[in-house]
Amino acid sequence: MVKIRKPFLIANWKMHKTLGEAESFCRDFLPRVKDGGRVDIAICPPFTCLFHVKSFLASSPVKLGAQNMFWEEKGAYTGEVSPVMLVDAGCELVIIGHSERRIILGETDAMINCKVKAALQYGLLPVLCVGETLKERQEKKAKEVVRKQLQEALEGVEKTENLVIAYEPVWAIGSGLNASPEDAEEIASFIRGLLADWWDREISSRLRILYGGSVKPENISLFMQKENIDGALVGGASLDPYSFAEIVRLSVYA
Ligand SMILES: O=C[C@H](O)COP(=O)(O)O
Repeated sequence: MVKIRKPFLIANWKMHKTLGEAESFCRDFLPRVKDGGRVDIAICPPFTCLFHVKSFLASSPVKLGAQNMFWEEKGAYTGEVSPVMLVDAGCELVIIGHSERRIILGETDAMINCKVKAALQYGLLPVLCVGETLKERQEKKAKEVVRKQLQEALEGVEKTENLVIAYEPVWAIGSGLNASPEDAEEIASFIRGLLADWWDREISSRLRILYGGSVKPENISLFMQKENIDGALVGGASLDPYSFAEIVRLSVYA
């Protein structure tokens, strides 16, 4: 199958890696992904490693991303990091609305909406995460949940191609239990349909929709073979440079 959309593989390191560990990853990983022509790759380290990792990416096709941000430019927001600071550190993208932030840190759809708007305003590519819990899936509410999350996150957002959606069923994250490629494709196709209805079919057909949840070298090809899945947001398996490089390689040839 020939897809018009370029695969996008994003490493989300979550709260892992010191400066030394990040450096060691870059030294092992970057020589393995020199050809950036056929795939987009990004690494999202913790805030403390952003600037250091950027110094290794200078001559590589790999983009730098952050895992979160606040929506204001500056001010009395102790502990927060602004979009301007992320751009200053060399970021091109930012993960927004990850389920760990929604569930553990109480992030709401309204906050996520502010973050999506701020990312777009400051020239960062938002990687908007949506996905249902196990209970919601068992109650057959997955589509309803994803629709609500998307609708509220995109409230008042002008139609744009500068957006990536990551479908991450909560029960598949870090559990070793990935969604079946068929289930992931069903939701990815549903998301594309919603965006076609809300914005337009042309833009929707160009937006990249990623799958996330226990992606590893053993299963990436199965997801990439699906029509509406354009890449992956990878947690655990992105911590190892060889494993993430293999995921990148296999995503191109699926
Ligand atoms: O952001 C990444 C996702 O939460 C997936 O994490 P995981 O690959 O460890 O399941």
